[in-house]
Amino acid sequence: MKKYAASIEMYIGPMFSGKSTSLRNKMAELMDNAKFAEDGPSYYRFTLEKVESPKLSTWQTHGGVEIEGALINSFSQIKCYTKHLLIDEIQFAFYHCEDDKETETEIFNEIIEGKHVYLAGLNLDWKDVPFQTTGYFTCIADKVNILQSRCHRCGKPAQFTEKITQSQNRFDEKAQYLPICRNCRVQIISVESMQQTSV
Ligand SMILES: Nc1ncnc2c1ncn2[C@@H]1O[C@H](COP(=O)(O)OP(=O)(O)O)[C@@H](O)[C@H]1O
Ligand SMILES: Cc1cn([C@H]2C[C@H](O)[C@@H](COP(=O)(O)O)O2)c(=O)[nH]c1=O
Repeated sequence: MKKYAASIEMYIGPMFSGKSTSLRNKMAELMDNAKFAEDGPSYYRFTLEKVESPKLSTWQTHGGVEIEGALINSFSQIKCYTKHLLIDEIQFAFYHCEDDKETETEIFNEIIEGKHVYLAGLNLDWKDVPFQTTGYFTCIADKVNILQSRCHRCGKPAQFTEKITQSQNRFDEKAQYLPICRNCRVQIISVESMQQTSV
């Protein structure tokens, strides 16, 4: 029989929109309200880097706030004994097991059974192609928080992410990125296409 979470809340948006900060704030709130250890939160973060087992780490949000948790490659690496499970970088969830998404989804369903789950994921890649994984979890969530950042060119609300470094890879944790709004994106694309036609 299929298993279900008690609830799923999702935070989606471009880079710098506050997804990790929202999870960090949720974690602090849950810790404050926890009477027993099992009431508290467990925090995991998907990474492209290969990790054989959950790797305890501390990292920073783009605003410089520290978060502690474990880096993972697969849902099978999650050992969650608490009622609340928080997972960041959900867009990378199937990266290491592309060939067997079905099994990975079954493992996810096992892990989340009866838990309150909070997921954060990137909406689009730097070419504006949606991350299917983020889309899937958004569809099964009870609540979806759509976040925006500030465009690095004009300061208006931004829902896209621009890649600053030259690599062409879709998946790249090392490249540099900045948030960008629709207007500025359109301007850049039309300048690029004018340059291409004049060559
Ligand atoms: N252009 C920007 N727009 C919005 N926030 C920015 C920008 N540049 C830096 N920040 C900082 O990034 C923080 C959000 O970081 P973070 O939670 O890590 O975002 P995400 O997980 O969505 O990439 C903001 O609170 C702010 O301090
Ligand atoms: C746009 C884009 C981003 N990435 C990577 C870069 C970061 O490691 C994460 C996003 O982190 P954040 O918490 O949203 O700041 O994704 C990528 O691999 N490909 C892309 O196109």
